[in-house]
Amino acid sequence: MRLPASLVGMKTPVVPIVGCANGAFGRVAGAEKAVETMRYSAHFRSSPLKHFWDKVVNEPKDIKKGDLAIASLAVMSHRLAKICKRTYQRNKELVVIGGDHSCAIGTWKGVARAVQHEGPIGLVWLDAHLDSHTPLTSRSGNLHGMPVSHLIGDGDKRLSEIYGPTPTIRPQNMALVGVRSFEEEELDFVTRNKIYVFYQSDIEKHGLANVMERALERANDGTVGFGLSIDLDAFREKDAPGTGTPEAGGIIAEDFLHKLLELDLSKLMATEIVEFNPDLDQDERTEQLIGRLLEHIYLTKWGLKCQIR
Ligand SMILES: NC(=[NH2+])NCCC[C@H](N)C(=O)O
Repeated sequence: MRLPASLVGMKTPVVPIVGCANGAFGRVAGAEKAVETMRYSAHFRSSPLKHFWDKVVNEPKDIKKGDLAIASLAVMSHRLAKICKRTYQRNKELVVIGGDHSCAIGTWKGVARAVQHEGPIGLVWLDAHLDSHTPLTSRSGNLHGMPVSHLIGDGDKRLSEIYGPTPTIRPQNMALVGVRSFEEEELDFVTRNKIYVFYQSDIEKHGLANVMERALERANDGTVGFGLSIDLDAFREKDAPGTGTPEAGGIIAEDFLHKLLELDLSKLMATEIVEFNPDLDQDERTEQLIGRLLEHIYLTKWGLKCQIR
């Protein structure tokens, strides 16, 4: 879809949103409702950030756990990647609202493919978890715990090799931020592959601004640009209660919003926000946080901070 006629010629940029309504690859169902909730969110509709909903991808029906789930995720990821590539190429901006975090496989493949002739892309990954299992190491079998490994070209080929060159992201351009829960096999995986991890303890020691700057340095090193993949469970549970796998501690949302304003986001290509489960939200806190995150990110990127409420 092209920009609706009413938006063409407007002075401030408009960000296109792609929805990915998936939840069956996570621990609890419900993240598939995030797209619908955000689409009709009164808060987000009146946001100073101008946006339009471009396309929505749905997960295949009747997904079964285990091997069949890989085949279903491969189908969904391929569709999402294709749409993300096209939306990015047309608009030079992209926001993806998930979905459980398994949608990252498709999102970032699409963005990487859109610029594959210019060079690689980097990725800053905000998350309480390492999400670095492969189907062989995962104890839960939940694919939302495995996107990082597939993005760097490991795991099941049906997922890592969809729609374009592998790896989607080079390990040296990937930085995980806010991690505080993982299993031993995942730690092995990130160590072996030299993926940079900033734990929650690093944030507490060095400060969020310092950690985010270092994460951006890695994502920008020798790349065309970078992406931001935000799992809402990176934040404290009281700031983002509407997520399926909360962990104690976490990033203070206000602190993050504030620090965003100071970052150089000029090379940001796309933002993905995942793991919002509206059934678990309290007082629409998570819903509102999503809107505020996007406002802070894009109005900073475009130098329009004055419009932030
Ligand atoms: N995207 C997420 N919320 N991931 C949580 C993963 C939790 C756990 N490590 C698992 O593999 O099951």
